[in-house]
Amino acid sequence: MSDTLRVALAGLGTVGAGVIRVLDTNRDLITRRAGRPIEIVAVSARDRHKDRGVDLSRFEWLDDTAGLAALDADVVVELIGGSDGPALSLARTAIGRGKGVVTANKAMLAHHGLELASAAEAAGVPLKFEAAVAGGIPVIKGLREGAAANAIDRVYGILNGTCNFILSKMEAEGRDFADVLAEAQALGFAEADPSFDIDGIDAAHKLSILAALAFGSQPAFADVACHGIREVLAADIAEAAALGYRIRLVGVAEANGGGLFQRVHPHLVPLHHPLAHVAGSTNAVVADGNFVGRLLFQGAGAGEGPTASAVVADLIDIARGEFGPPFAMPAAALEQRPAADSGDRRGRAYVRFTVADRVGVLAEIAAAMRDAGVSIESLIQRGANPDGSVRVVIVTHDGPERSVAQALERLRGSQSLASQPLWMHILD
Ligand SMILES: NC(=O)C1=CN([C@@H]2O[C@H](COP(=O)(O)OP(=O)(O)OC[C@H]3O[C@@H](n4cnc5c(N)ncnc54)[C@H](O)[C@@H]3O)[C@@H](O)[C@H]2O)C=CC1
Ligand SMILES: N[C@@H](CC=O)C(=O)O
Ligand code: NA
Repeated sequence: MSDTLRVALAGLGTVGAGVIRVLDTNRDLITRRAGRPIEIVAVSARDRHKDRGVDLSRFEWLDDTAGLAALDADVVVELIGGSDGPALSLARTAIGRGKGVVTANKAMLAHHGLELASAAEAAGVPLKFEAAVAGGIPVIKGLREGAAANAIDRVYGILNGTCNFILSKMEAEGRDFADVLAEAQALGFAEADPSFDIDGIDAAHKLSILAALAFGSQPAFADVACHGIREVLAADIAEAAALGYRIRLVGVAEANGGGLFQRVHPHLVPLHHPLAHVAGSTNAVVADGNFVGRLLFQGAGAGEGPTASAVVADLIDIARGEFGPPFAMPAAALEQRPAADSGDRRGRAYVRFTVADRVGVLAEIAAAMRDAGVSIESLIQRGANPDGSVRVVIVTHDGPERSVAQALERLRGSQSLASQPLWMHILD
């Protein structure tokens, strides 16, 4: 082990610049904890001349990010983003050349985590990604190390800071979706393409990584059923509040027999549940272990400082020589599990319809529910919207999800519906 851990850094945006600031600010403490200095030796990004508020003159600059893998460095830190392209080729090449990789790139890990983990294990180098899930919260470490003795049957939580920021601002200030999204982007939470956040894809990337760690399964992003928050209206937030709930985008992964159920969806969270009180860009993850019981990890899920803190924590582990199989067990031991059918799950549901204000509409909805065997707990009809349509909210009793799906399928295309119904699950 050389005296200094030499780091090549790709990407100098929110997180990359943050890593330089963390290493500069806490240099002495980090050196003592790591047992040796951690030094950035070279950096690369798109724009050499952009002011990032950090002094880059002390580092070698490479215009071509790919060149970082060829330098005399121990670790490449990939903070470019994107599931494929330059991020993936840099990670592959760095591992191929015997260098460790630290990344915050959940998209790359969700799509290529198995391949990269296998390659890193074969090369005997670290692949670490604490920043990729729930930013600064040590949830990867928590599941991979702290909970390693436990069988986990469910892991779930709030995994996207941008969506949580938007939902909690809409809730507190009654503001519009688009207005709040712009604020989240300005704060550096949002992905380069914010549709990854608001359509639930970013949370799905993270959920697939958590599921792999929790269940010893291969990351299976394609099996995550994913629905974001675009259709959630301020009116739904108010309706949920009146019923005693808050709306949160929740990712849930559950072992189901030999299969694995994974879903990201807006949920109604009861006020007594800790997730209902997670506001702003905060994330929270709950894992149920068979010996440790319920674990709750909560903290800043996005933004410069928290995310950079997680990247540097990985570097400190590497400097100490502490690393093992990236997904907690050898990649070859990770099981390939079939996706479990959501229709087999039970639960309560909130379904909001926007309907034409005319005779027989309520009867049509109620008949579709009755015929599919859905038991209705409450039905609320609100007065006419400015366009003359009416909002109808149904809360169901506990029952199979298949039945709600059948009722909505039966109503599909009905002239009575002014738009697609919004179905949200109620977290138990
Ligand atoms: N911003 C956040 O709160 C969090 C971000 N992440 C992840 O961290 C990674 C970086 O995110 P941010 O710093 O927010 O992104 P950013 O957009 O602020 O910065 C990206 C950096 O990569 C550089 N870059 C992009 N494409 C490049 C290319 N083809 N060649 C060379 N350089 C290139 C850009 O010049 C920029 O310096 C992403 O994978 C993101 O998903 C993870 C957790 C939280
Ligand atoms: N865009 C992400 C950033 C962190 O992973 C989010 O909003 O959570
Ligand atoms: Na984390």
